[in-house]
Amino acid sequence: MSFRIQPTAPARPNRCQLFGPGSRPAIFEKMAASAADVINLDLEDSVAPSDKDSARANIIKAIGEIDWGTKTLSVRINGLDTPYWYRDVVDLLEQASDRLDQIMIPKVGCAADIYAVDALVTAIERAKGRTKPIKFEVIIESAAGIAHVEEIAAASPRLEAMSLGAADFAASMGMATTGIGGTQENYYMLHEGQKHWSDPWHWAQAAIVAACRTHGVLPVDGPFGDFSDDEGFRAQALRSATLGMVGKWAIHPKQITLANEVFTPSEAAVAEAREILAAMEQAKANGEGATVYKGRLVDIASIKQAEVIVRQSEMISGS
Ligand SMILES: CC(C)(COP(=O)(O)OP(=O)(O)OC[C@H]1O[C@@H](n2cnc3c(N)ncnc32)[C@H](O)[C@@H]1OP(=O)(O)O)[C@@H](O)C(=O)NCCC(=O)NCCSC(=O)C[C@H](O)C(=O)O
Ligand SMILES: [Mg+2]
Repeated sequence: MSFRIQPTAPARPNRCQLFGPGSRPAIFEKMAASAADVINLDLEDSVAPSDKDSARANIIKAIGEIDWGTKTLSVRINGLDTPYWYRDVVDLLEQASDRLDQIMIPKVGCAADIYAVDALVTAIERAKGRTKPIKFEVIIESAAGIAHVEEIAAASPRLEAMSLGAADFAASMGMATTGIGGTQENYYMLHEGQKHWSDPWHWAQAAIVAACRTHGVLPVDGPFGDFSDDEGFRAQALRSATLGMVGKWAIHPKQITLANEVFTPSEAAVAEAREILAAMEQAKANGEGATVYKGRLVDIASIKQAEVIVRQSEMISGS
């Protein structure tokens, strides 16, 4: 470990973030009753320009009136390149109840984007005497965002989570696809005449995980567009979990169970992790730093790997 200790990310469940347009208040109660850990009420791309004002009013009303239980409640504001974002922040901070936990900032391209929102939020919190500080989450979904991902992860103590937004990311990068996440038909290697599909999202996900883990932020996988493809969603989510991400968005309620399943450590995984910890306790008692578990090496690093799984499981079951 470096002299600089890696900070821990917020200890709250973030297995599934359920999105719903702010212009569709009829689904807000259903979102609140869902099994998602995080609710994202949207003011950005799922809301038409003509509906921005009414969507904002719908969301402010719903934050105060609906019972959101213990969920993390987040509102996605409009991007800083639009005329809407400042009004989103001002109205939310001046009018929404303290039940609002988080603001999601889309399309961030540099740390200064977060600085700008932080300055505005801080001023309104002080002016209005809001005692519960609003947290931030951001979406990396542009070439600039991924190029500056580490400075973005370090930009504000308000920042709790960072997602990959595959749709805007693909567009900004000029990727030749209209798919939102998952396998892309033309992204393959050829070996002895056989196609082997690779993962075009992998490098961006890995960069996000590294930036987040360096700065104590939760790394999250964004949307999977084809909500009729459960197996495709599951495969994408399993890859994300394997890379270190803690959860995934749901853009339709049927994706919630899938995300919760993948990002909740299985009983078998937790049992194995506990066995590794017990094997290493025994090794320590024998004065050894390494031992053999089920025919494979485990050592002091294995303790940290096993602890990740046990901690995640305990945090979810205690929530
Ligand atoms: C995708 C949808 C438009 C589909 O809505 P709908 O046609 O109503 O679906 P169903 O008929 O299959 O609905 C079945 C029941 O579920 C309820 N429902 C639907 N959606 C939601 C929801 N989001 N939360 C809770 N409940 C929901 C319906 O009312 C039906 O209920 P019932 O009649 O009682 O059985 C819609 O799901 C939707 O709007 N999804 C969210 C879209 C969104 O927010 N998109 C933005 C995030 S993705 C993005 O922005 C890209 C990203 O930034 C990037 O760049 O990658
Ligand atoms: Mg987007």
